[in-house]
Amino acid sequence: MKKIRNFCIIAHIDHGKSTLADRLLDATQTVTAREAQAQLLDSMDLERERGITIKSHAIQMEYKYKGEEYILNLIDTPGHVDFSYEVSRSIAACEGALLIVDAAQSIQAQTISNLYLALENDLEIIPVLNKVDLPSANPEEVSDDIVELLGCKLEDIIHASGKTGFGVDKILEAIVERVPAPKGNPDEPLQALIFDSVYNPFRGVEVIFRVINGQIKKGQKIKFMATDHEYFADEIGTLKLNQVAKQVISAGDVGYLISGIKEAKEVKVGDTITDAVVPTTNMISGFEDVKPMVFAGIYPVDTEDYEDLRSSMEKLQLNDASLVFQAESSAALGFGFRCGFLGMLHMEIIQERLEREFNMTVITTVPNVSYFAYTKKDPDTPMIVNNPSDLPEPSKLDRVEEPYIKATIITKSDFVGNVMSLCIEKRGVITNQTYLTPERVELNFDMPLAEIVFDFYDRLKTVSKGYASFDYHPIGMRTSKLVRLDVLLNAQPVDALSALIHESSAYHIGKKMCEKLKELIPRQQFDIPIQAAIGAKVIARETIKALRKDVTAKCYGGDISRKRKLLEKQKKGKKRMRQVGNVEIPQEAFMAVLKLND
Ligand SMILES: Nc1nc2c(ncn2[C@@H]2O[C@H](COP(=O)(O)OP(=O)(O)OP(=O)(O)O)[C@@H](O)[C@H]2O)c(=O)[nH]1
Repeated sequence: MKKIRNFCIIAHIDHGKSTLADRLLDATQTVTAREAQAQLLDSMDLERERGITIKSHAIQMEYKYKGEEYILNLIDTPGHVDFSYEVSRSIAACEGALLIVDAAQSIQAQTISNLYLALENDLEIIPVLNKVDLPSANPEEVSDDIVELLGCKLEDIIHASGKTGFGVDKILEAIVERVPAPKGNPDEPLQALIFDSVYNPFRGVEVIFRVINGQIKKGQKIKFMATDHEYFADEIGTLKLNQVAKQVISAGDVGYLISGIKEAKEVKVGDTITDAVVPTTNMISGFEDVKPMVFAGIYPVDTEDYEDLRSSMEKLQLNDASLVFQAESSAALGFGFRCGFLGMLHMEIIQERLEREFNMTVITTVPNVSYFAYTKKDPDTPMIVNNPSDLPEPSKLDRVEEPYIKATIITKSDFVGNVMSLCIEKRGVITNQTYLTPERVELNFDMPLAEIVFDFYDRLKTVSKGYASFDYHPIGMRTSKLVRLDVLLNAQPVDALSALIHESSAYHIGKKMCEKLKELIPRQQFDIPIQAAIGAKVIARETIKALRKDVTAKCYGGDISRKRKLLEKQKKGKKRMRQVGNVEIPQEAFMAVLKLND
């Protein structure tokens, strides 16, 4: 066990984690030249295309140092806030962390939030100043920032470049020298932490774990403590580039387990594996169920595709346990599903996978968060509202609570004013302001989560000219004065366009919403009034004027084939439209409320 080192890499998004991980694999010859492929750890196509790490992965390297063989288990972590729970579990499986900081960008919001997570878990931190090859790198200043943040010595910081491979040897040496060997006792009852799972359509779910105490043996009867399910360890092994089957994995080491588990949701990241016969009494602490943060309706464009959509979603859920959905029906859109996502990025990924992998064309409705509604009749029991149209009538409603977050924003001092105005406009309350250096400021706000779902990232980027980074953590539910804003098209309410809005901005948003819909809904053969209403009260109105000309009118001389072509083209253009009453609504219109500032 003395020869094992478990470490992870933590960084702000795009500071070069995956690239540096690839260099470590090269340097330890874990990957042969033939297998070498850029960003090896990002194995999903979508990950590679988007250049982000969606799922965490683990890989074992062998490294010879001062004549001794060491096993280095690298646990890669995702960088986006939507997947922060996975970061925290990966961190819990390690003794040390490489803290990567981009030499041009310096410390950013997720550098700090991930660092705090690592420190809470008592990890040894090895600071790495990455991308020193960049012409815009500013190593002296950024090193000072790191010293300030960590309280470390200047010489503790390793200068490196994932691009050129500079500094990689020093990093490997530091891992052996500075990261403590795992503790734990191989003779105690089995206690292993699940920190990841991977879905394989042929072999079922592969569970990735770290043994804290005891041993896991091939064929052993094991139990997952949180779900209370028992399995046999059909195959266990370590993770190199490919899986290497083993007979035993002992305290301190990282491995995979295959036991015929069919669905990703049976395996919970953070759960403890123990022996079914001689179980440990200690569950590894800190297990929590990941809850979806953002909800939206997903509907087939063609109502006939409903069953296909259901089976596609079920298949997606097999390998993505964080996706939740239930059937719902909308007066406007017919049958579809209300889906819960970890965040906006997760929602986009699911939508894209439905289209690419399952060839589905879907309409997604405005995303919203999950509210608690209390009725006058029963003001003590919260009713969970995941769809704005389920909110009780204003006359029956006692109060509504919405989820709040603590937001951390790091920006340059020049933009503090802009960032503050934006956050205040988004109902944020500033709780702290710290100058990290004379130029860089950390701001903390308590804000409603719903305000981040709506166009926050883009606005933040604009007001800070790109010099702001952002991270958040949920801090619970708070009472808010929220009203349901309904939209009527041609006097018919369209439930899929309803949104819960803070009372103070309802008029303003109602007006903008009508204007935006007027822009987005194509003119049709008749006038279409658009109205925004709160309860029975109409607060804004616009009209889409009727189309006067027949589309085929410009076809001179009655050339029938040309006319047919034009009608055909028109039909194709309709693909992403939904007929609601007698009005055709394009997909963009369902997202109108997100784009009010464009
Ligand atoms: N010049 C230079 N560019 C680098 C270096 N390391 C990474 N990059 C580039 O920086 C970008 C981000 O690198 P990644 O390795 O994908 O960053 P990451 O932190 O893994 O990103 P996430 O997985 O999304 O969190 C890519 O375009 C890399 O090519 C470096 O040392 N020097």
